[in-house]
Amino acid sequence: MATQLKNLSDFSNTTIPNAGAYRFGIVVAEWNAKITGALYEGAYQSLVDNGTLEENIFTYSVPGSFELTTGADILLKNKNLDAVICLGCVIQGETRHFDFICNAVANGVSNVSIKYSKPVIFGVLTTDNEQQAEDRAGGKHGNKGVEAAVTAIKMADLNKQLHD
Ligand SMILES: Nc1c(NC[C@H](O)[C@H](O)[C@H](O)CO)[nH]c(=O)[nH]c1=O
Ligand SMILES: CC(=O)[C@@H](O)COP(=O)(O)O
Repeated sequence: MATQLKNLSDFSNTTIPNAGAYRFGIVVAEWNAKITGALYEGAYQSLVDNGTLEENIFTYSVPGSFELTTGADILLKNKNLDAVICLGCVIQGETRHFDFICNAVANGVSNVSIKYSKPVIFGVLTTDNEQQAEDRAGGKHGNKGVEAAVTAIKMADLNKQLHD
């Protein structure tokens, strides 16, 4: 598979805008906390490494990935933010519950982004097993949290360029 051949968080060949002017929300699901914690560390450090002031990063947790949509909505309703990053990890179980959560949060995150005309980033791992999740949360396939942070910076910058 193509995924096996690349680090999904390799941004060495892309230009990342300076994020010094931007304010970011991060909503983190508590389910699979070891994984989501690693995603969060990657996202937070990436924001800071690209110029975000630590006082401009607003972090909140929610019980599970299904609640990420509501968490992003609450943040955008109550705080002046340039983008929100949603971090979660959904691992396939024995039933179709996985499908319903993944579809709900993917669609929900998109809907909240459109509702507020603000970037809401889908930083949610949806994996068959824990190993796949570990590989994408700081393992051999990079860190989806880093990818989500870079995406948030780029989209916040795009929004600012076209808004001004
Ligand atoms: N199984 C996983 C869940 N399940 C919980 C849901 O996200 C939700 O909190 C519950 O259905 C109540 O609304 N959440 C994850 O983030 N990851 C999972 O693997
Ligand atoms: C993916 C999930 O929702 C997790 O709770 C596993 O659920 P189940 O084994 O009941 O499908």
